[in-house]
Amino acid sequence: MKDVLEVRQVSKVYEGQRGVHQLDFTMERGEIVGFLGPNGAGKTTTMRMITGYLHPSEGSVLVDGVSVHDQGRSVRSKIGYLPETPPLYPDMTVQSYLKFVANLRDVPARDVKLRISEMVSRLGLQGREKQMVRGLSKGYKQRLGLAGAIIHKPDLLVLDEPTSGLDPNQIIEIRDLIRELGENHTVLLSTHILPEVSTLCNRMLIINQGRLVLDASPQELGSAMGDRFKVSLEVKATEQQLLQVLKPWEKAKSEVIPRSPASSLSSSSDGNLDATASDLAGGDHKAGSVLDTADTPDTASHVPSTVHVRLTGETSEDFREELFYLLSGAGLPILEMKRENLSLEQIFLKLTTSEPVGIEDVAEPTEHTQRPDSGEGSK
Ligand SMILES: Nc1ncnc2c1ncn2[C@@H]1O[C@H](COP(=O)(O)OP(=O)(O)OP(=O)(O)O)[C@@H](O)[C@H]1O
Repeated sequence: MKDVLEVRQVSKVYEGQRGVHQLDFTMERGEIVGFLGPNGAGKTTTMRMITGYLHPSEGSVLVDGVSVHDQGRSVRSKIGYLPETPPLYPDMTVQSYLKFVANLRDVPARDVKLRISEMVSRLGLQGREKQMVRGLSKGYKQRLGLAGAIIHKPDLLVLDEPTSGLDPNQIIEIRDLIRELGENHTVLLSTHILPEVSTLCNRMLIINQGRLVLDASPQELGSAMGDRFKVSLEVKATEQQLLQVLKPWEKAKSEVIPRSPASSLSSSSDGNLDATASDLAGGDHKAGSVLDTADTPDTASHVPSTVHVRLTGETSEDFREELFYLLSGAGLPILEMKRENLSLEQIFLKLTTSEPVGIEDVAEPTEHTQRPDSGEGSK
């Protein structure tokens, strides 16, 4: 599929200060890409270069194969941009503002009326057409800003922190709108709200100190970070029963999670069981020291107890379904299964809390971008 956006080795240096450094990525039609980074990372600088408001110091930006900076106006008609603070005129009405933007964006005169009514209904602005912009709530101003950004039917929509400063209800409404817009547009959106990326985007870019440090889909995050797939689970079984099933399974290594000291004190009174289970478990399994007998006060009666284990996969591949069938086939009910991989928050912190990079590094080759396929180099 043809790329809607190509950002090719783009750098921006502001008077001796780094804006961004050798960014290189593409976006395919229909993608909603989240653009993340701490304050000052370079998100706005990048978005302003993509939308043609700022010239790169090096590199090029192409939209539908055409250079944003060489072909200026004609390419800008393919782009919709909602800056962090939408450029609204307080003394205009909703309708006059949309008419103004439609003219500015070269919407053919015969289409303007229809296009405005489309925008009003699509963005939920019905009944407010005659209202002054200054009287709109922040959420409605954002809707109007979005209407202005898409009134000329752009291929690419660039949204700079579209939910910033909104209350939780407005955030939900604007996210729903963005999701809908994503059905017909390619969307790049910057945000500081990490769960927003998980719920809205099918890909995320993380930028730190002007450099791209991650380019991955939510599903690829684990492998991009070299994170093996991990789950913890509670199974209704004895340690011995469980490890007999898990030991021959090659997908993951298992480790029995020791019970808390308080509960292990009570179960350690029957210490023989522990030794037996660990012996049976065999060398490959780092079995914990204590058999969980929380559900079996009378251990001598051999009523199945519960065991907590942590499984670490050989790769980042999700093995939960296979594990479910493995244990259910062995008649061992899973009482709880919890994924233990790095959260997006943890990944974000890991990638963005490195040592500062000095201005002298600006001229050096780009740092490696974490990619799930190669583990290095941006897309
Ligand atoms: N006009 C400018 N002149 C000089 N330096 C600038 C200018 N605009 C941005 N910068 C610098 O470029 C770097 C990137 O800034 P940018 O605003 O792109 O970051 P950001 O990721 O959008 O930050 P935030 O999340 O705070 O909006 C920062 O160090 C910033 O100080």
